[in-house]
Amino acid sequence: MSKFGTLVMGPAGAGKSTFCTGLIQHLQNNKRPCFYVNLDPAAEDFAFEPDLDIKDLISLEDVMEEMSLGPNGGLIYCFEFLMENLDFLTDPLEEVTDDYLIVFDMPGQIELYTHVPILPGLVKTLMHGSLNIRMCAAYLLEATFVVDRPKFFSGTLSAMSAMLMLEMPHINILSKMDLVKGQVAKRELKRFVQVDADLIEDDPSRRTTDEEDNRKYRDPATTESLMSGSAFHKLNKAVAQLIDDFSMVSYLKLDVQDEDSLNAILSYIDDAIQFHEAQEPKEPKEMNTEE
Ligand SMILES: Nc1nc2c(ncn2[C@@H]2O[C@H](COP(=O)(O)OP(=O)(O)OP(=O)(O)O)[C@@H](O)[C@H]2O)c(=O)[nH]1
Repeated sequence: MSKFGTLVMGPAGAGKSTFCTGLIQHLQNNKRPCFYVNLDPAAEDFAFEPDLDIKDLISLEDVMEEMSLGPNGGLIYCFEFLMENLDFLTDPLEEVTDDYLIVFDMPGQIELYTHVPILPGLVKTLMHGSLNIRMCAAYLLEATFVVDRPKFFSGTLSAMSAMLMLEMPHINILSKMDLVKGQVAKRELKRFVQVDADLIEDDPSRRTTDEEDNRKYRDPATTESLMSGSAFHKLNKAVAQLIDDFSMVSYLKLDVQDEDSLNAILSYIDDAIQFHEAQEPKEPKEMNTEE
């Protein structure tokens, strides 16, 4: 048997800690043991005290003060420090038995999921080192993003960026579903859950027509011509179409107050982990060298 874990990621304020709290409560209600790891060196006020807290190793506040770094530079420093002191993480995790789900609560700085190469190293340690934890990423995006369609697609690209960077089983989650109100919004949501490229095309908030855009784009005299030109709309459309064509991203809906929603997400996490386990390459057979 292997250990199991989920890495809870997403932009700042997406609801990661609230989801971790809901998930832990749900696991407790169902008598499933859980090991809660906080990897956000700036996090405070936990509903459940973490079993392991990066702040016992290093805190963002201290780093910013002592190293005169800003919040983003400070966070990178904290993770580099963690990578140099991996025993802090790996020793307690070695002790966790196979029946536990290990929940990793991650920071919200988006660069961690897009281009800073620290997380892939961390994931490698967790999944492929002696710990051999079977992992699933849970990437949260706020459901309220759906009111701004380019923002939604841009958030979706950040989810894809995490998928590309981490190369691990991955589920995407629309959080804060309780904030999506009204029948129309709920009906529309289907097109975001199974990402539909036409959302960009029939965006009601688009103020200019293509014709107006084209005129502006051809006029080199204004910055606006570049910022709102149809070239950008075409780019948005092409990116949305790419996501749609390859069915690369779909979302699960999360309402932390709703046990069924938590249960469904937990099932997906379990399935993703097991699917990954089933896909693991087998040990290569010994070659017959006699022939
Ligand atoms: N209405 C509503 N609010 C939520 C929900 N989840 C989180 N929030 C609120 O959103 C804010 C951010 O939630 P957190 O859980 O701290 O988000 P986070 O992603 O951990 O934030 P960072 O660690 O700062 O990146 C808080 O004010 C929460 O109360 C939800 O499902 N519904």
